[in-house]
Amino acid sequence: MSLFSVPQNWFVTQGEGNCTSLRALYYPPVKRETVKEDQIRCGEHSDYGSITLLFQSHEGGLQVMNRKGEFISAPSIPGTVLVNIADLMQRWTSDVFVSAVHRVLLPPEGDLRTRQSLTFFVQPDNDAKISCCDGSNKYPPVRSWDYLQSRFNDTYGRT
Ligand SMILES: O=C(O)CCC(=O)C(=O)O
Ligand SMILES: [Fe+2]
Repeated sequence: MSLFSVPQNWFVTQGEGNCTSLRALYYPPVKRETVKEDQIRCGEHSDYGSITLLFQSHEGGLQVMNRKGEFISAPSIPGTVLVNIADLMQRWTSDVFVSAVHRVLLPPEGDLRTRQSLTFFVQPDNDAKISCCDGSNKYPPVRSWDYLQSRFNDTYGRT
C-alpha cells in the first residue's frame, strides 16, 4: 500500500485517548550583554508526533531546515498557521513526508521585542500502531504512546 492509497481515516483514529497538547511559549526581551556564545531562542529540534500547528507572533526568527540541510526563514504570515510534519508522521509515511527540523533565532541586536508562539502538537492515539503505510517496515512498528514516552525520557531524563 502506498501513501496515496491508504484507507480513509488511516491517520485519524486508532483507539481512545492521545497526548495531543498545546504549548504557549513566551520569549522574553533579549539583552545583548547577557547573551552567551551560540545562544538562540529555541534550539534546533523536530517535534515528536504526527503534525504540529504553529501560530507565531510577527517578530520572526523561526527557521526550518530544507532538504539540502540549510536553515531557511519561515516568517509569520498574518492570518496563516504553519503546519510542521513531525517524527511519527515521517515513520508512518516511510519518509515520504519528512519531519521538519526547526529552530528560533535571537532577534537582531537592539531589537528588544518579545516573541510569542502557540504550538498545537497533534499526536496519534496512544494505542495506534505506527507502521510504515507502504508496508516496507523501513521503521519497525511502534505504539504511539511508547514512542512518545521514550522521546520525552530522552529529552527530559528518566525520573
Ligand atoms: O516558538 C516557535 O516558533 C517554535 C516552537 C517550537 O518549535 C516548539 O514548541 O516545538
Ligand atoms: Fe518545535
